[in-house]
Amino acid sequence: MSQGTLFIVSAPSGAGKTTLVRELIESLDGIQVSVSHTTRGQRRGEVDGVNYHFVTVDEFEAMIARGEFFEYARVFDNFYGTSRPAVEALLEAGQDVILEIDWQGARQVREQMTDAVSIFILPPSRDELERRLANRGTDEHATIARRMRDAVSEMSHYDEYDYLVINDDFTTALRELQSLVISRRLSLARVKESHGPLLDALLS
Ligand SMILES: Nc1nc2c(ncn2[C@@H]2O[C@H](COP(=O)(O)OP(=O)(O)O)[C@@H](O)[C@H]2O)c(=O)[nH]1
Ligand SMILES: Nc1ncnc2c1ncn2[C@@H]1O[C@H](COP(=O)(O)OP(=O)(O)O)[C@@H](O)[C@H]1O
Repeated sequence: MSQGTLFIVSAPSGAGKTTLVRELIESLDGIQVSVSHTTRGQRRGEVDGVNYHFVTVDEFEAMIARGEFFEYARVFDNFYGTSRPAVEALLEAGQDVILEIDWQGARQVREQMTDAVSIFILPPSRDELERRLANRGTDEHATIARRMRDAVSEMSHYDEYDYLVINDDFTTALRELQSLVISRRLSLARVKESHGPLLDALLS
């Protein structure tokens, strides 16, 4: 079986990354999102083990010490990290895997996996980003102000990514993400891996 592809998706908080990725994995077979570990508090409606694995700082540091993270970073005063064994198992099972991580994590992943595909999602404007953060209704006013400041620094890294998707109209952005996943699956290397016998038979 061929290895899955690793997709890195980054965006400033509120750009719509989580909503887009959720729809993307519902709309295509063979693709999953990696569930990160975080020391951030659980938001209303979030489920432990589904949205994140919520852990204490002590537990997170123990995982760092045991070398269990593929990448990790401090974002908005909290730690976030991707479990190495979980991601490797999915890729080896032939699943495409999405990492929803920040630019610091993206750098660490690119260093270890040069064929990862990285995508940056941008909002159509700063005003719209702030509206989306406020409308989501999950964060305090002060948290939103902090996230708006940090959004600009996150967005300043867009040119380290392979692809840019502007999430203005949701359906258009979703279609663009689907196209990126599908075009990767149709690349010469992937089709040779997944359809070797068919290619041999055609030429025999
Ligand atoms: N490096 C890294 N960043 C992560 C990980 N999980 C989430 N993040 C990033 O942490 C930031 C904050 O995420 P979150 O608290 O869920 O807020 P939200 O983006 O506003 O929904 C986002 O930029 C995420 O991309 C991870 O496992 N590793
Ligand atoms: N294209 C869009 N147009 C309008 N609202 C959107 C769009 N995409 C996402 N949203 C909304 O914006 C808010 C933030 O989206 P979310 O997925 O939580 O962002 P992120 O994970 O990037 O922080 C949510 O309320 C979501 O429903």
